[in-house]
Amino acid sequence: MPLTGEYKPSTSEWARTQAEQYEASNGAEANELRGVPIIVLTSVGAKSGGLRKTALMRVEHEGKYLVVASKGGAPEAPAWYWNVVKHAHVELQDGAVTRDYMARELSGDERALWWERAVAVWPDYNEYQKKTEREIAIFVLEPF
Ligand SMILES: C[C@H](OP(=O)(O)OC[C@@H](O)[C@@H](O)[C@@H](O)Cn1c2nc(=O)[nH]c(=O)c-2cc2ccc(O)cc21)C(=O)N[C@@H](CCC(=O)N[C@@H](CCC(=O)O)C(=O)O)C(=O)O
Repeated sequence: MPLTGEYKPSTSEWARTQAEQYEASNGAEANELRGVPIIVLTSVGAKSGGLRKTALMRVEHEGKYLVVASKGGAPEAPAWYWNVVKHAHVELQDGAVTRDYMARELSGDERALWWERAVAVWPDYNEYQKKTEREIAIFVLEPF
């Protein structure tokens, strides 16, 4: 059941452009960051209720995805983090395929396992974690 609602573009020009170009090209363009594949997450705004589209690194394992609320190691979590906390039903576009997922925030051993998978794709996540006091939140997205 696809998400419904009004699309609300990001205020970040860089991120908005990448998400919109990726979506418009069915994942054929704007689909990498420094040669590493990305995906686009659609979440429901925690305050606005609008649809937010966010480009994120592609971390996938056996049909499940991981999204990492790193925001480059900024002190505060990205806004989309609060969306996913409030509305676990998200959509993820990987290339030309968009599917529904339920997001679940990870902790403990499961978090450690998935964190390693994320760092294997994008080693900078370790650098981001060193830059901030907050433990960078990660969610596993499971198809339903
Ligand atoms: C710029 C800001 O975006 P943000 O949700 O804070 O997310 C910041 C970044 O994570 C986001 O720009 C990512 O796309 C950056 N980014 C990555 N960010 C990551 O955190 N992790 C990644 O792996 C990642 C990879 C990546 C790859 C390519 C690329 O182009 C960008 C990448 C934004 O859009 N703010 C909106 C509000 C967004 C929002 O969702 N608001 C909610 C309220 C949220 C709340 O309750 O606070 C609502 O609509 O109700 C605004 O200012 O209007």
